[in-house]
Amino acid sequence: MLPFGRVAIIGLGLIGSSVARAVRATMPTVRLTGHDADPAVRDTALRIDLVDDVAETPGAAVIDADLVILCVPVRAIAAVGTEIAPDLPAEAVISDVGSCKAEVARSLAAALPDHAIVPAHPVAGTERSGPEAGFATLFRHRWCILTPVDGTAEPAVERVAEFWRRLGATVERMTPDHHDRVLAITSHLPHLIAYTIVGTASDLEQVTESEVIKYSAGGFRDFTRIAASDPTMWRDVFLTNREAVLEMLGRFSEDLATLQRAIRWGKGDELFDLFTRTRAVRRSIVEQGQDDAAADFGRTHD
Ligand SMILES: NC(=O)C1=CN([C@@H]2O[C@H](COP(=O)(O)OP(=O)(O)OC[C@H]3O[C@@H](n4cnc5c(N)ncnc54)[C@H](O)[C@@H]3O)[C@@H](O)[C@H]2O)C=CC1
Ligand SMILES: O=C(O)C(=O)Cc1ccc(O)cc1
Repeated sequence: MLPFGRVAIIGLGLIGSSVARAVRATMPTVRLTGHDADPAVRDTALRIDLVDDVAETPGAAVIDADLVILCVPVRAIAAVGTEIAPDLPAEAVISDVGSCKAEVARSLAAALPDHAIVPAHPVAGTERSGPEAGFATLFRHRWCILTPVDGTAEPAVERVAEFWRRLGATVERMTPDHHDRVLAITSHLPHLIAYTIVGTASDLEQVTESEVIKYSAGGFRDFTRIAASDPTMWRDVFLTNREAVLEMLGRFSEDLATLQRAIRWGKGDELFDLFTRTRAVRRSIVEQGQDDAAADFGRTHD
């Protein structure tokens, strides 16, 4: 049996539109409604036939939903919760896809105290945004982390888990705080580093007159992809997951200073030992089939 029959998606960008496409592909009988605050996005959603109904207001989108998924930037999630509250059916389950969870879960629970809330984070995405950037296989062979708080009705959690499994994801559960510390180091800090290095190189460009672009090698190009990620989304992630990001940034800065000293004092052994350890990390990821190439292969070839 399908976990949900009437799904409302608020926010029809990369992730919202990917959820819509994946639902259409894997659960075609589900009735899909959608809403986006941006009228141009609503027009695009209509033109590309993303959902069965594009609603003019968030309330109209959720009025007979049994699952509502909030796919908006994290600092907009609680406000949307407040907006939909008067129109939400009592038995509807509320979820989201935000990249950080503790603050979002707290504010969403405050906005909707009488509803089952099952926060989720599909750890899958790209640097692109908007309704036309989404694709149905985005979540296949990817993790989706659920962070329900103690006391959430277990059947609601299990239905959301089954929903994501049907979209192809592997579901894990974590506490919101643990999620935010893990993602701070594995996702948020790497984005911050990419934004920094591309910003520094772009400042240097005035000095070197475009040699930065001309000779950009593979490593720098990879950073530019990440640094092209949506500014609104990432501003919200850093301001919301502030504590965990600052903690990881502190550790990172210390380790960077250690490397700086090793280079200054010619400590080749220290550099060699670190680079050997990090190479082993990469090799173990590849062996577990979790590198992007392997996951992309899985998404396009099975
Ligand atoms: N981009 C990525 O790779 C991933 C993003 N996420 C999370 O997914 C969420 C959405 O991100 P994307 O889809 O990438 O962004 P996006 O920029 O592609 O789409 C967000 C959409 O939300 C709409 N929106 C903003 N405020 C709204 C409001 N108050 N009411 C209704 N619509 C509103 C925007 O108009 C936009 O169309 C974010 O919380 C992000 O942290 C999670 C996993 C991966
Ligand atoms: O594009 C990339 O490399 C990503 O890292 C995508 C991504 C961005 C944010 C998330 O919360 C999860 C995945």
